[in-house]
Amino acid sequence: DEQGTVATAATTEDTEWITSISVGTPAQTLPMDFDTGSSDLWVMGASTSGTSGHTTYNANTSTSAEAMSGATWTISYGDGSSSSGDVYTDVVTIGNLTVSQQAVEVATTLSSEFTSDTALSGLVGLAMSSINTVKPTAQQTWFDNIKSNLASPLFTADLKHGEQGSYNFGYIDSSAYTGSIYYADLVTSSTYAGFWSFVSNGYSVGSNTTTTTGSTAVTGIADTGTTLLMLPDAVVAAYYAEVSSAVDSEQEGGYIFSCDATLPDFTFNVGEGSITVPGEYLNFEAISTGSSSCYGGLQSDSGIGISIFGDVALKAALVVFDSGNSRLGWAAK
Ligand SMILES: O=C(CNCCc1c[nH]c2ccccc12)Nc1scc(-c2ccccc2)c1C(=O)NCc1ccccc1
Repeated sequence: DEQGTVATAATTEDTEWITSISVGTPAQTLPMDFDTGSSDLWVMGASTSGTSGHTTYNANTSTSAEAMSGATWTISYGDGSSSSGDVYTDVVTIGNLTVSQQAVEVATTLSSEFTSDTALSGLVGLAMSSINTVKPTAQQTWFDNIKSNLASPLFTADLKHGEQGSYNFGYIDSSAYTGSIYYADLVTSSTYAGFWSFVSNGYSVGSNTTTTTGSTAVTGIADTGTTLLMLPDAVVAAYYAEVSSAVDSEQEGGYIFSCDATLPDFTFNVGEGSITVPGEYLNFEAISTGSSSCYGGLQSDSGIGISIFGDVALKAALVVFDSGNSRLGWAAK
């Protein structure tokens, strides 16, 4: 009945959280982005072009690495980034928890979003194994491989605004949240199959003074790999209606506003409760260095087809990814 915890640290502007894992024998330590919005564990390879400045994985120096002959993978994301390559199995330890034959997907091609992001060596996919991209045989995520050894078949994400957070496996740290954990069952419809998906049946904008509430039901995913909170147009418009300087900028590809604007909180319902994202989390960053216009942390999901509760929302909560009960839990902290 194992349990494990691993620290995670935010990069500048809370764009991503980096967590170290160990791969191979002897252990190679790799800074990775834990991603509950995808299901491939992939790493930059020592011989991959464009990886100068990155820590990379070298299967040739790991005595426990084995090539998975004939296996390949390829993945692309909504920002146009992509990666692809071949597959090994090797020992992967996260926290103090070890999977001995984890599929480790080694990138041989990488788009510029990744070659330019020297903070990370790859991603640890923590969504469902059903959307793993390895062919001819989809591979299990690290969590699915370790799950049966855990005290409870769940993990939690505790991302924090501009400071170190943590991922826990197999247990819920009762000191990591306040009040109750509000649960919502995973959505099983095909669009959301494979993701940590839930329905939020209402929202409100602002704190106790002026609050506008909406009954729009939002079906979205809890996605540590996506930076922003991306919701339906109607919800986003209702939010920025409360920000006098806000405009939906074609040029910037989303809502911008004056950097000195006081932003209202955004509250969304989960199960019997709700989670409030403080207004300050919804000012993502200046549109360019020194600009007095800032880009919103809440943007429209139009064109995606699903809503995404990314890091901007996740860092306001302790989030429980409860595989055993096929549900998602949210608690204030
Ligand atoms: O892929 C993930 C989680 N891994 C991201 C890893 C990653 C992608 N660049 C990275 C760069 C650095 C580190 C990790 C990543 N989530 C999902 S579910 C549906 C979509 C989607 C589908 C179609 C259209 C739009 C979104 C995405 C998506 O593309 N998010 C990223 C994004 C979403 C919007 C805008 C930008 C990025």
